[in-house]
Amino acid sequence: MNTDEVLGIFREAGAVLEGHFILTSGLRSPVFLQKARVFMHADKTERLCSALAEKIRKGVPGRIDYVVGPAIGGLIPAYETSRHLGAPAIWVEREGGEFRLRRFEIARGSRVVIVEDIVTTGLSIRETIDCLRELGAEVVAAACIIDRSAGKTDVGVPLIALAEYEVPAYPADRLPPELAAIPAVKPGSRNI
Ligand SMILES: O=P(O)(O)OC[C@H]1O[C@H](OP(=O)(O)OP(=O)(O)O)[C@H](O)[C@@H]1O
Ligand SMILES: O=C(O)c1cc(=O)[nH]c(=O)[nH]1
Ligand SMILES: [Mg+2]
Repeated sequence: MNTDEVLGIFREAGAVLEGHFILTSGLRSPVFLQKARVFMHADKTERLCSALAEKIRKGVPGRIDYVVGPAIGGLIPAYETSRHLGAPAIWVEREGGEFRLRRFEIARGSRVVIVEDIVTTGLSIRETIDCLRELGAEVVAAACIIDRSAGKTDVGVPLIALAEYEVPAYPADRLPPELAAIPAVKPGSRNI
């Protein structure tokens, strides 16, 4: 599946929003990919995640013990991708602001692949890697449906993106005037 097909699915679902958005990194953007509007459709989610699983299989030699989704956005794509990889899906969720594997135990040395929805700065993936490494897991790769950095983000492990789509994002104190003129909204769950 190529980038146009992935973006086509997002557009068809009404998931490409325009306005003034506060991203999880604190950056501001005129575009927000509201993945929940895609993941509400099982058929669209299956098409995306089966293609992502195929890309992961090609890029990750050897065993995958767990697929890990960072909640909330990573929950559904990690679950659906895990189905196609034949490995169980677990998740990290925030407790006091930090990602933790609250509901599961994994053996040290477990080989895990992180599956995210969207990557902008890679901050959420790096936080997930820190949490998993503290538990002794080996993060063999990270994957996402759309990489908004278009390959510029370095998360310290191979990042397998189903699509790369570069979208502008600005520090809050360096907004272009057209963005500053629109009230900002924060759709994600960090700090809630
Ligand atoms: O690469 P980054 O700069 O970390 O941005 C991408 C992250 O932002 C979103 O999560 P968010 O924290 O907004 O909450 P959500 O998962 O509940 O949507 C998205 O699900 C990714 O996890
Ligand atoms: O960077 C983010 O927080 C982000 C961007 C985006 O387009 N979609 C999303 O869910 N999060
Ligand atoms: Mg998220």
